[in-house]
Amino acid sequence: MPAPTPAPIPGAAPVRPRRSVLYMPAANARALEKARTLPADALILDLEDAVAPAAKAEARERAVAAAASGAYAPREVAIRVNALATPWGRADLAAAARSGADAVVLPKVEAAQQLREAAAVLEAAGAPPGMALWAMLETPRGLLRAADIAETALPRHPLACLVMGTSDLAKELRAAHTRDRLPLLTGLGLCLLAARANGLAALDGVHLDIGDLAGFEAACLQGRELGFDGKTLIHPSTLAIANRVFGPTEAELAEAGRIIAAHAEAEAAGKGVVLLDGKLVESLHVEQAHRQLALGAAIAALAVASPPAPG
Ligand SMILES: CC(C)(COP(=O)(O)OP(=O)(O)OC[C@H]1O[C@@H](n2cnc3c(N)ncnc32)[C@H](O)[C@@H]1OP(=O)(O)O)[C@@H](O)C(=O)NCCC(=O)NCCSC(=O)C[C@H](O)C(=O)O
Ligand SMILES: [Mg+2]
Repeated sequence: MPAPTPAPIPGAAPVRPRRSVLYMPAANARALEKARTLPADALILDLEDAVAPAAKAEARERAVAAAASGAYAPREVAIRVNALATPWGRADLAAAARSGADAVVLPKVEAAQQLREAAAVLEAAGAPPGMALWAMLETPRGLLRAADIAETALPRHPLACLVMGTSDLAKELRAAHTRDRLPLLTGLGLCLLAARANGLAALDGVHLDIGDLAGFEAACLQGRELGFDGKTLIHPSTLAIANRVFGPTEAELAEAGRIIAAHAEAEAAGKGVVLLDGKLVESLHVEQAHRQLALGAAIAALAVASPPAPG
């Protein structure tokens, strides 16, 4: 049976695909150009750690011009600013405010007050209401305060996403980068709990070894199984794997359709639950199935609206 068209889930926010979120140093003109046609769901133009101090001002100008160009639509565009406590943070935020970017990524967030300050700078600089904030959790203190940070109410510049900074976290923990990411699991779990408790998206950290695509795929699978919406990336060669792993498969979409249909049939017969292929289906599974279908539809819409890759 074909999967039914997803009905809007009452009260649910629209699903925004964020399977693949590609960082690029905003000082790198070639990367900014190339990103116009890369099949990432979202792009982060970085002003922070990928940009040397001497190149910060130029990178800021490039990031603003790139975001303002509209060349990346329909993909989501975010600018990662330097922290407010640095010499560049305030000017980065003021510039991002007028860039037309969808979101501003704040690195190394350790307290709700930092989000409120950033939102105030954005507002004072004339950012349009709705420009979102994404908070990076990448220090022990930030992760221990994840719940507080995630529930910060910011009416004009809402917090939309928590982003793991696993490189900084490993450094701060003095942990090793192991294939199973065991040393990072507590932090990843705290991030996810805080995000989900507050209806936020959650993005997994980057995989540094771009030559190890098998290890990258294993990390993506683990991230998806944990519950992350997608992965932050540093190289175009990883986009296809992230898109595949974090997107629903055809089989999963078909299964979602069957779950919805089986439960609807059971409800029509006055029952609240049903067995499908020997497995219990309740209303919570129907909700999950609707979300899968909505994600599948949003991914398909993004693909249709995206410019074709060259060659
Ligand atoms: C890692 C890189 C420096 C490698 O760059 P390069 O040597 O140029 O790679 P390639 O020659 O293999 O590139 C092939 C083509 O792809 C383009 N390219 C490469 N990377 C990107 C990118 N990120 N976005 C867009 N396009 C990209 C090259 O220009 C080549 O194009 P072409 O000329 O057509 O052949 C580089 O990949 C890179 O700089 N990556 C991003 C690094 C970054 O942004 N780091 C900061 C974010 S991660 C972080 O901070 C972690 C977090 O905070 C934490 O704590 O965990
Ligand atoms: Mg970092």
